[in-house]
Amino acid sequence: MENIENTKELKPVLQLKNVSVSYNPGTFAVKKVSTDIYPNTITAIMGPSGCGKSTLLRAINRMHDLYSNIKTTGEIILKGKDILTMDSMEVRRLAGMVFQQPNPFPTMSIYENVLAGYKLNGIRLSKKEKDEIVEQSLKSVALWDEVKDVMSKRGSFLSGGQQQRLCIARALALKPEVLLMDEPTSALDPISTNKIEELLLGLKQNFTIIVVTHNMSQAARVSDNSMFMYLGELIEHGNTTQMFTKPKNKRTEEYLTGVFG
Ligand SMILES: Nc1ncnc2c1ncn2[C@@H]1O[C@H](COP(=O)(O)OP(=O)(O)OP(=O)(O)O)[C@@H](O)[C@H]1O
Repeated sequence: MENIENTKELKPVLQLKNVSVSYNPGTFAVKKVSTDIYPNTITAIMGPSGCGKSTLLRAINRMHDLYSNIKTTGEIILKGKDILTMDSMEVRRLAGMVFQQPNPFPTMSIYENVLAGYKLNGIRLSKKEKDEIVEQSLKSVALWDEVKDVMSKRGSFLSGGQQQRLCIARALALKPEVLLMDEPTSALDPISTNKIEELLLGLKQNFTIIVVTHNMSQAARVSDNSMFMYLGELIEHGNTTQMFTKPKNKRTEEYLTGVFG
């Protein structure tokens, strides 16, 4: 893993140590994944359907806790603390999640959607603090100018691409250490996709981003590092340009050249 892009400091923001996830006893969707993620980088997780990408991403913010049959083992160290032993609300604040389908809360206004994480965490804010967080979060996803005059409208009033930017703003409002994105553009048209990709490149100045994608050209366009998974295992993790031009593992090469997918 010596070629992982590490843009600012040497200390990883997130460390996965022997992380395994099983949905049923004796079978593992993610098998002993160990790796480091560095701050202010974008990491793409790639691999064929069913290889465990989403399962791994969901383990990082403890979404599997919601189901008693799912077992996660190993260590997931975020900013020095094991998230598997942290308060789950705290984990979800530190590791924000954006899904494939934009999912603003349908009964909330645009303004309330941005602040939803604070409400769920029971964090009280003054009107001034709320206004500042909403403005800053919406500006960081380039949505402020489009919605500032319709803030009390419901999130569902927006286009699909705008809704996805609202969902990113909602995650960023909590100032997470890591932003986890599960195929965030696969439900969007090319223009909205392009907007989100541009956004990610700007957001990495302040955040660390991990994005699951089936779209190899998207991985090549936006990511610093790429992880290639196969049958639950992390096969290769390295600098994206290097992986795309000189993959170290034969399976990675076969996937990238379309032998399977
Ligand atoms: N809720 C679940 N219950 C049981 N098995 C599951 C569940 N979710 C996923 N799996 C299984 O775990 C494995 C990994 O699935 P996962 O969705 O993480 O893969 P993926 O690489 O993200 O796939 P895709 O690219 O198709 O989204 C697959 O064998 C899948 O069938």
